[in-house]
Amino acid sequence: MTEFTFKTIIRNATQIVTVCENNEKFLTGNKMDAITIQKNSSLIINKKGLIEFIGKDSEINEKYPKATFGNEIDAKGRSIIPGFIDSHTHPVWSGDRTFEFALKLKGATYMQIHKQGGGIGFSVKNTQQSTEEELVDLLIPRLDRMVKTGTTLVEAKSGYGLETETEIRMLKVIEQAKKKHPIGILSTYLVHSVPKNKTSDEYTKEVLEEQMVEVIKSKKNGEISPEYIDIFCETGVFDYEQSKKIMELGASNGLIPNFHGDELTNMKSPNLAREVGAIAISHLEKVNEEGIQILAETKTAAVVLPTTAYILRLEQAPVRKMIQENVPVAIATDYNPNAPCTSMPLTMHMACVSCRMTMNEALVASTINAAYSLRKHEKYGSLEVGKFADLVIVDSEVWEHIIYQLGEHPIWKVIKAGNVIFEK
Ligand SMILES: N=CN[C@@H](CCC(=O)O)C(=O)O
Ligand SMILES: [Zn+2]
Repeated sequence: MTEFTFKTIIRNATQIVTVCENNEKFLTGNKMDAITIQKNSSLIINKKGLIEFIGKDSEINEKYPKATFGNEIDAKGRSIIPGFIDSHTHPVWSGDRTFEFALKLKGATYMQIHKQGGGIGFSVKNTQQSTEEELVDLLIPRLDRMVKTGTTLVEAKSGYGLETETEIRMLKVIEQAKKKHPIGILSTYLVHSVPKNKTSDEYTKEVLEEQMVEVIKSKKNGEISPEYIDIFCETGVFDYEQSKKIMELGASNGLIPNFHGDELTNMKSPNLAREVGAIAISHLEKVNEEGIQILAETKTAAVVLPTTAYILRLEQAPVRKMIQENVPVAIATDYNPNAPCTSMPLTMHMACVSCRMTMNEALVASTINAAYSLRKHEKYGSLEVGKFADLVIVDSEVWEHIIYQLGEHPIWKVIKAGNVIFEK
C-alpha cells in the first residue's frame, strides 16, 4: 500500500474562511464582524486529521516538494468554512409532537402545553417506553441530517428520561452513536423537568441523592461519557436554588455546568452561572441589562436559540445588546421535538433576520464561539494549523450563500478530520 505524506489536499478554493488566525478563544464585539478569509488558497490535512497548512498552492511545492496526498480535491470556484458546531441539541427521543405544533399555531403557549403533561412530559412518556436500540435507530438519521447541513460537532443532551434508568439509557444511546456515526458528539446530562408524580423539591432530592450518583458511576465505568451538567432553570420547573444545588453537585463530580436559563422568565441566570462556574447559558430571551453585564464580565457564553423563539413566537434574545457589550455569543439549533430543526444554515439565517446579526457574526457564533461555549476552542471552531480539519465546502465562490440561500443549503462536501463524510 502506498504511504502518502498527507491525508488530503484541497486546492485553490476561491475563499477559505478561517474565521480567526491567532488562536483566539472566542470573538466579541466588533471582532465578530471581522472574520479572516484567505483568497484563492489551498489547505493540507495531515494523517491525524489536523490542518497542516493553509496558503497559496504555489507555496506548497516549495514547502513540501516531495509530498504526496491520499486525496486531492479541487475546490476552484468554491469556498471553505469551518464545520458548524451545534452547541445545544436534544436529539434523543421518541414520540411525535406534530399535534402540539398545531395547538401552538392556534395560540397555546409552551407552558400551557407543559402544564397539561404535554411538551417535555409527552416525550418523556414515549422515551421511557423505548428500548436503547429503538432510540439509536431514531437518533442516527437525525445525525445524518445534521451532517448534510454542515454540522461536524454536536452537543447532545439526555433529559427525556426523568428517572435514572432512562436518563442513563439516553446517555448510552448517545455513546452508541459516537461509535456508529462520523459526526463528533459531546454529551450532556440534562435535568430537564419534574416528573408528573413528584414535586420539584422531591425530584431535586432524588437527583441529588440517587440519580447523580448512578450517572457518575456509569461514567466512571466507561458506559457513558457526559462532560456537562445542564438544568432547565425556569419558573415552575427548577428554581435558582434547586438549579444551583444540582449544578454544584455535578461540578464537584467533574461535570461542567452549561444550562438553560432566562427563557420564559428572568431567573437571574447570569448570577447563577457566576456562582456555579457555568461556561454557557442557553436561551436568554428574558435576560436583563444587569445579566448582560455579568455575562460580559465573566465571559460566560450566551447560546442563542433562534428557532425556539421563532416557533413559540417569543421575542428573540437581545443579541445586538449582548454583542455590543462584548458577551461571547453562540447560536445553536436547539433541535428537539418542540423545535425540530437540524439545520445550522437555517438557524443562522434566522439569527440574521430575526436577531439582526450580520452573516459574519452568525458564522462566528456557529464556529469559534460555539466551540468556546463547550470549551473545545483549542481544537475546533476555526481553520487554523493544528486544529481538526472539520470543514464545509460551499458550492459557491461566495461563502455567504450558505446563509443567504434560505432553505436550500449549497453544500458540496462536508469533511470531518480530513475525511469526506457527506458529498453531493
Ligand atoms: N426549554 C427547555 N427545553 C427545550 C425544549 C424541550 C421540549 O419542549 O421538548 C428547549 O431548549 O427549548
Ligand atoms: Zn434546549
